[in-house]
Amino acid sequence: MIVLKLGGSVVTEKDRPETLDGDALERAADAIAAALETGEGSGGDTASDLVIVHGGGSFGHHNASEHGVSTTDGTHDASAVADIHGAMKTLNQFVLGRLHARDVNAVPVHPFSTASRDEAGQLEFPTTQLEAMLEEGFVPVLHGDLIAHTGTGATVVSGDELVATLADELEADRIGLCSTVPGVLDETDTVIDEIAAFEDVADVLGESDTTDVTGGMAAKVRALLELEPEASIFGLDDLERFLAGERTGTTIT
Ligand SMILES: Nc1ncnc2c1ncn2[C@@H]1O[C@H](COP(=O)(O)OP(=O)(O)OP(=O)(O)O)[C@@H](O)[C@H]1O
Ligand SMILES: C=C(C)CCOP(=O)(O)O
Repeated sequence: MIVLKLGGSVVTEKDRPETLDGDALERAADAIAAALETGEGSGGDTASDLVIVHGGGSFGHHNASEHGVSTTDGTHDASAVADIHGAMKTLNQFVLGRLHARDVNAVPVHPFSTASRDEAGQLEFPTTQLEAMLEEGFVPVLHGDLIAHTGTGATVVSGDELVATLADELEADRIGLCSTVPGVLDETDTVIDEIAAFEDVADVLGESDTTDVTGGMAAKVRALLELEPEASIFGLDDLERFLAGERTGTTIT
């Protein structure tokens, strides 16, 4: 079981509102289709071993930022929900389209309809539907989204947070975050091979260079350090290698 996040910064032009990076998305879809065909990285198993989550990039963050919505600041305005959630569904359609063109058995899963946060902000994500989809040979494709948040209206859930929760719930063997950088970079822009504690890298971790309401690289590392299995952060050039079971980019242990 692999949980893979396609970063919004990879599949979109993150600094240009609602603009896809078509070439990057095609490359990512090629790598995924190739891995599923050969069963590489999953011990020869089939497509039922992969859950994909994609981020927002230029499709969710700009809308959320315009409406003043983040992971903690919510909205009770249904039109704001429709705008932000709608942008994410549009991107989801693009991702699904590229996967279907390569015969990947991908199906949409919209977190707004299934997940929620309690008053303390804790994410609740029932996974029986995902387990059934995997069992039936589908590749669920989720995305960062808005979700109902008790006492706060609706707040943003990042793809990274979904990956962490799903990896835990579904007992993933491998977790990969494919981003626009080849890994977590140190002060000389060299990829850090392994991270075991947040304090070791806190000084070099920043937010995203572009509009991002969910915390950029620092939030990613924090979320992945909580997990039992190792997780990798790597760039698009390494996606095929990651799916083939190789160690790539930065490993969070
Ligand atoms: N030490 C670091 N190493 C690498 N990237 C860093 C570092 N500090 C900050 N960043 C920023 O983090 C960004 C990656 O996080 P970001 O949240 O934008 O990626 P993503 O998950 O691919 O996109 P999205 O959140 O839209 O899904 C990089 O593009 C870079 O600007
Ligand atoms: C901004 C929204 C709605 C989702 C963001 O998801 P992320 O790009 O994974 O942080």
